[in-house]
Amino acid sequence: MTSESAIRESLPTGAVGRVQSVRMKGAVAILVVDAAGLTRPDAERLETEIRANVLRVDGVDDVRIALTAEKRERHIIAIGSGKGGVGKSTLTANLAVALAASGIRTGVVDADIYGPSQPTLLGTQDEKVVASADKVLTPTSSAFGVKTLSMGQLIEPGRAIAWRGPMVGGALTQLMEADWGDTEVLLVDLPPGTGDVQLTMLQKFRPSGAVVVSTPQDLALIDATRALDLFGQAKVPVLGLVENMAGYMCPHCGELSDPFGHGGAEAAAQALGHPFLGRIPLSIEIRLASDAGQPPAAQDTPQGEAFRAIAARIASVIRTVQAEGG
Ligand SMILES: Nc1ncnc2c1ncn2[C@@H]1O[C@H](COP(=O)(O)OP(=O)(O)OP(=O)(O)O)[C@@H](O)[C@H]1O
Repeated sequence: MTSESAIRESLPTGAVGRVQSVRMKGAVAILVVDAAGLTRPDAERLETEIRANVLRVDGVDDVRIALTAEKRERHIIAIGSGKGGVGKSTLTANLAVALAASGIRTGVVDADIYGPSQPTLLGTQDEKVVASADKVLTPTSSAFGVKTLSMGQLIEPGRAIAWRGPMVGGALTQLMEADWGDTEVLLVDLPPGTGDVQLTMLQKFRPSGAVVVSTPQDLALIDATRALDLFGQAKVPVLGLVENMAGYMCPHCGELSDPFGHGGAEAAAQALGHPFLGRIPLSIEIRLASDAGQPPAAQDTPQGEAFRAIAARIASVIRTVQAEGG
C-alpha cells in the first residue's frame, strides 16, 4: 500500500510547509495545499510540480489537489457604475483606505482604462511598478496601507482608445495576477458601463461581490440599474448601492441642500431588492482632498465618517463570509 510518507517525500521543495493533508483513496492521492500568498501563476506551477512528483510514487494512479487559501482568503469586490463621473474611483480609494484602517489587508486594482485615477487618489503616482523576470508585477504601496496597481501604469496616457478586447483582457489579467501577497480584499475600480474589462472581470475572475455607485438623479439611476443587471446576470452578489453627491454641504455654513435630489438611490435599491450601503455628500473638501492624494476616509471629518460607515458595512459582510470559510 502507498504510504503518505512516500508521497510527502516525493514533494518538490516549493511545497515545504504548504501541504496540509495527504491521504490515499484507492490509487488516488488527495492533497490539500495551502496556496496563501502565492500569485495565481505560482500556485498553478506548484500544483503542476506536485502532481508530476506524486504521480511518480509507486501505487499512485491519479492525484487530486485542493489549493485552499487562494480561493478562501482573497475577496474580489468590483466597484461599478452605469456612467462615468459619479465618483466610483473616489469611493473605491476611500473604501480601501477605511478597510485597511479597520485591519483588513486591502488592495486596489484600477481597471478604469479610460480614466485611471487611483495613483492620484492614493498618492502613488511617483511610484514605479516593478515586474519580475516572468512578468509578475509587484503592486505599489500607498501611505494609507493600501497596495495598488493601475491600468494607467500599463497604458501610455491617451492610448486607451486604441486598445481592443484581448489587449484589455491581458492587461487586466496582469493586474489581477500580480503579487498581491497576503492581501485579503481586492477592490476593483471598473470603467463605467459594460465593456471588455467588465466581461473579462466577471468571466475570468468571478468577484465575490459588487458595489454600484450612483448619483441621485433619475438618469444616473437608470444607468446604475444596467450595471446591477450586469452583475445579476453574471451571478455576482450585489453587496449594495451607494449614493454619491447626495446633498451639497456648504463650505461656509455647513447647511445641506439637494442640487441633484436626495434618496433616489435608496429608493431604487429598495425597489430592486438590493441593500443600500449609504450616502456620501457632495462636498468641495472631498474633491480637494482627493485631488491632493489625501483620501477623506483617512481624516477625522464628517466626509471621512461617511466613507468609513459604508466600509464598515462591507467589512461586516466580508468577515461573515470569512467566518463561514467562504
Ligand atoms: N462626493 C463628492 N463631492 C465632491 N466631489 C466629488 C465627490 N465624489 C467625487 N467627486 C469628484 O468628482 C469627480 C469624478 O469623480 P471620480 O473620478 O471618482 O468618478 P468616476 O465615477 O470614477 O469617474 P470616471 O468614470 O471618469 O472614472 C472627481 O473630480 C472627484 O473628486
